[in-house]
Amino acid sequence: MTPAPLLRLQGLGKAYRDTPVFDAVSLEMAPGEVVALVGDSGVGKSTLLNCIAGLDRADRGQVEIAGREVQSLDDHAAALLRREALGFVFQAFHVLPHLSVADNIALPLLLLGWRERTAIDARVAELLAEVDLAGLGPRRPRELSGGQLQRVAIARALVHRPALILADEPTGNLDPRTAQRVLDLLVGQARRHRAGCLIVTHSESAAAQADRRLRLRADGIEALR
Ligand SMILES: Nc1ncnc2c1ncn2[C@@H]1O[C@H](COP(=O)(O)OP(=O)(O)OP(=O)(O)O)[C@@H](O)[C@H]1O
Repeated sequence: MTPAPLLRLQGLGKAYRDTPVFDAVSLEMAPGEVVALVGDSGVGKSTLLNCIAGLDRADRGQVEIAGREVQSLDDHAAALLRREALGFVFQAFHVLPHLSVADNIALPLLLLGWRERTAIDARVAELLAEVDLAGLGPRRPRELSGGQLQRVAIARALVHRPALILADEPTGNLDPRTAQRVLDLLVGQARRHRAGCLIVTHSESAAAQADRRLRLRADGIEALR
């Protein structure tokens, strides 16, 4: 038996009031696959990621994560599945300013019910080292550079070993050199942990690192290359 796709979208459609955004979006991602999603500004890339992440709701179609159809689960079960299976990296980092870097990275573990401080600290230290921020755990986010903040966001997206990372223009706010470094790290870490990674990007070099490139259009998704 072939394993279930990590992510399967079937006939997904979304409109805001009378404004159609996208329709007939179908996609399958295999475990460990890195996929770049490109498309014109305003076509709905962020909205699509938000619909997968449960931050927004599609009007039509199905979202299946790790073989489980999200809409058929009650809200609690869907939230739990997403907490376990997904990590999210946003363009604007979305770190919480009043928490230390280490506590920001620990958040997904706490949400999953981890309570043992030593285990949490050990996992956070491991991730800090992997994203090259060892020793910066006690700092506040305002004491970090943009590139460092995005690495905190990547560590937070990976700390609970999710099967799928959703990254929405993760290098959009960074200078080209830092962007490349952050991207290498994101793709490298995703591959190392065998996590699937769906990256929305306008960057050609980002798209070139992916296993597949897809373009979102108003009437569906097209394969590129
Ligand atoms: N909460 C909302 N209410 C109404 N319309 C919205 C909302 N969020 C997004 N839109 C509209 O939906 C469309 C898709 O937006 P989205 O941000 O998903 O596009 P995008 O492809 O990610 O764009 P970009 O590449 O510029 O970031 C746009 O026309 C946008 O104005």
